[in-house]
Amino acid sequence: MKKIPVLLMGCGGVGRHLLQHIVSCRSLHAKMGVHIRVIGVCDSKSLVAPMDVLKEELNDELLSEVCLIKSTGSALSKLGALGGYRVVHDSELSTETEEIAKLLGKSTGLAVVDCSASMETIEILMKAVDLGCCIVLANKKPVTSTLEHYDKLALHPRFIRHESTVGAGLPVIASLNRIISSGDPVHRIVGSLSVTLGYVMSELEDGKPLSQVVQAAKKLGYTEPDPRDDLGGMDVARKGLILARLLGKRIIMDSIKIESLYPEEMGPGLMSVDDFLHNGIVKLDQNIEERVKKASSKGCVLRYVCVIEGSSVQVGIREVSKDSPLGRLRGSDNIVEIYSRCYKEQPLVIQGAGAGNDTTAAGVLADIIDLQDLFH
Ligand SMILES: NC(=O)C1=CN([C@@H]2O[C@H](COP(=O)(O)OP(=O)(O)OC[C@H]3O[C@@H](n4cnc5c(N)ncnc54)[C@H](OP(=O)(O)O)[C@@H]3O)[C@@H](O)[C@H]2O)C=CC1
Ligand SMILES: N[C@@H](CC=O)C(=O)O
Repeated sequence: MKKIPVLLMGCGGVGRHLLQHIVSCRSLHAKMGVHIRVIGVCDSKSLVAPMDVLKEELNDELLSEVCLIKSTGSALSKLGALGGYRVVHDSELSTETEEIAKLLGKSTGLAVVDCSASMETIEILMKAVDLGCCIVLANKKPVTSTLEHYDKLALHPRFIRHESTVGAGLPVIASLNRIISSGDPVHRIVGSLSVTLGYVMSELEDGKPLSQVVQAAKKLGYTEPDPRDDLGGMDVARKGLILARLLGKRIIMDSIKIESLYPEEMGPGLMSVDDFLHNGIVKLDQNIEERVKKASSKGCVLRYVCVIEGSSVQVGIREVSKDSPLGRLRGSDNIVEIYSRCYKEQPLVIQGAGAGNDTTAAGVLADIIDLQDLFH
């Protein structure tokens, strides 16, 4: 049986679903001759690991307990007394993670899986790469950081998987990589890459207020932990940057033109998430309602679109025909159109659910399984 040791950073909606998928796929994976050995789970403050990461793993009972604890909003450190594991806190967290990566990285292989939404994991990921580990990301921040960070993470392309960073479970990156490696030059990518904004725009068409629709999107698990990451266009810009960098474009976030749906005075430094959701966003209802009506009078709908062409990436609201593929998009679907030499007149189109904890975690799991040939 091929064993894939996994260290999971981040145990929120996506991380918990990942652990649940790992447990529920045990017999499927056994038939495939693979076993995922979870040797560590971290939240923002603690790491839970077996006493001996070389020989032991966190068993399925403990993983279910971890999911239960985290779903109530408690810290990992509140884990009950099932025994057979240790909990490491705060200042020791990164040292211990590095130790684990040293022990397992080059000897048996280790997949360090980032399901956090944090910038702080970048440092650990950099070290993990140096120590021969594989990296799997749902977190977009490490691959949209500086070019220096990106170059290091992407140094061994077979050792990094981040399909879920764009389109969750959709095979956007896999498809793009196949086109790139066949030497087919990609000229243009156009897409609706945000489930939150896709959902918001299609619900606005039905006359619902922005404030109500954003609350619903948050409850459905579509938004980032801070929905302003979605509404400000930053989440789409990150996805655009990831795709552009895959195409070999040496660009940074600052060079992307981003249209925000909220004004600067409602930004994260000036308003808490709760205040924004309960008091700030209602002030935006009227303006967007007027834009929707104006577009409708021309037979159009509003869509938040990402366009990658030449060395430019632009993200913002566009009026598109109701009858176009973008205009027909509903609910939680993303759509990505890739134009290349082979897909010149008719683009390659990838469409389907582009977010949600279940789908995103499924994408992460498929990435982990895809690493199996790199492990003993
Ligand atoms: N939901 C979706 O549809 C999609 C999500 N993604 C990405 O998946 C990631 C996870 O999203 P989601 O699960 O919704 O986020 P959550 O906010 O629900 O969970 C984030 C988790 O990360 C933990 N965390 C924070 N900082 C650190 C750190 N430094 N080290 C380790 N763990 C840390 C948090 O700990 P604590 O519990 O202590 O706060 C929490 O457990 C995000 O980057 C998101 O962009 C990508 C595609 C789709
Ligand atoms: N918040 C994101 C989730 C996936 O990346 C979105 O709305 O698309």
